[in-house]
Amino acid sequence: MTRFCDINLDDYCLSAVSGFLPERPPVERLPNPYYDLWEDICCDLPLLITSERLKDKLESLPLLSTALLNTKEEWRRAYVVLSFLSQGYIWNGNPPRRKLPVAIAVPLRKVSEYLAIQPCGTFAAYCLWNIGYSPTIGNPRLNPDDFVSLCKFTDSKEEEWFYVVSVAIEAQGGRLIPKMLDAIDAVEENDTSRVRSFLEAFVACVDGMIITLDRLDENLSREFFYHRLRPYLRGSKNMTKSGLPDGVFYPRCQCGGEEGEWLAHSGGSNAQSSFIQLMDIIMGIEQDGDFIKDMRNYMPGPHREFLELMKGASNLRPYVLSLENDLNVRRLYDEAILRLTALRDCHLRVVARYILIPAGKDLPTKGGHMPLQEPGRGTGGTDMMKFLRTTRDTTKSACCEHYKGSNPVQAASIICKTCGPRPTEQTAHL
Ligand code: HEM
Ligand SMILES: N[C@@H](CC(=O)c1ccccc1NC=O)C(=O)O
Repeated sequence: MTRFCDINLDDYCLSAVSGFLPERPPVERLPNPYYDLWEDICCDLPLLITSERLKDKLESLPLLSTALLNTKEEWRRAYVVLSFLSQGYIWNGNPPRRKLPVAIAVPLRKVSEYLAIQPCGTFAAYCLWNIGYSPTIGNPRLNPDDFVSLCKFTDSKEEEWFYVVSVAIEAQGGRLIPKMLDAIDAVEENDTSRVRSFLEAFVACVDGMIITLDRLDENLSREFFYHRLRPYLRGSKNMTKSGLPDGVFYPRCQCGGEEGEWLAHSGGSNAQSSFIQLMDIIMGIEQDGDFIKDMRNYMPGPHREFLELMKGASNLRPYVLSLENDLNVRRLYDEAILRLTALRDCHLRVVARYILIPAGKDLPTKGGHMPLQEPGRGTGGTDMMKFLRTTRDTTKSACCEHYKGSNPVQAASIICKTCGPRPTEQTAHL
């Protein structure tokens, strides 16, 4: 019988220490000077964007080969750089630019094919592979301050904070992966004490994630997020009203003709975080609809394969349901489910604060961007509040017992600035 804890995580580009984040620090600059042309533009991206000179720079860029990329880390770095340049090129114009320069489109598609990921701005491009590890801080790196972001659209600490908060959440989750694998084995072996210890670790992990999510406002204002950064995170799918009715054209040759493809992609989103989807899979929560599944196509190929493997292996929920008389395990499982519900509840409030409130104010858009004409849509393209409420409610309904009217945040007794104070009667009703 396969023991899941014996899986070689490396086969899935995963680490027992950092999860879906790379264990070794990402390449901060492609070492071969041949790629200086890309790197120099990326380094100057904030200035080229504010001075509106990015277009000319990229349209006169020669087409470089990907043949001189060596390690996996170099391919990832190339992907990050080209994703930022493509997003900058498209959205640093009003209306947005509908055709990518060949010198971006061709290598971006090559590196994306190599990494089995979509050729656009993704969670991997902005977060997973766009981080620097401070050499003074060893593993585990779990706080936003333990990371820096490498590429940025603006010269602002606020943009960096937006990325590193997600990265820290991902890092905290990563450490749970070996325990998740052990829990699958523990269920096979009917070892309830190991199952309980996994569920306790899960609860503690999600508590930490909520506290970190709640730190977004330490260094990120809603005006900056909504008006300065978010326009560059947009996708090209269902964006007719924002000026991209057919998506974006990726030319295949320098002839300037019609050879190439129109491609439409969802924008970057944390829905593309493999760890968050993994939590649902391990807990046996089935999110409805195609969006979450489609987001797997925006993850790096090996991570997507790992999720598929875990989907086939997920056994915790039927096991807990079968333990009809083991109230200890059942309540602990429910506590874990309610923590995940609380995470999604806090996230809903983040979305209200960073999108709904600024969208409601009639502020002039800085930088002359075309306003998003559908303020209710996320960069991923969802009808966001409806979608996010559904994922939260589906999570909560996975509880074994019924908690009538209980507020998941209170049930989870989280100290959360957005969601209110810690209740006095912690989890007494569970
Ligand atoms: C300013 C910060 C953030 C905003 C405005 C925001 C907004 C959104 C929106 C609008 C969606 C809907 C999908 C789409 O159409 O794009 C979404 C999805 C999602 N976001 Fe965020 N998000 C933020 C930060 C985060 C962070 C730090 C996390 C990390 C836990 C996160 C986790 C998720 C998840 C997991 C989903 C998928 C839905 C689900 O699984 O429930 N978001 N986000
Ligand atoms: N879906 C979000 C954006 C978002 O969540 C996101 C976009 C790019 C990289 C990371 C993201 N998520 C959280 O850090 C929005 O609609 O603004």
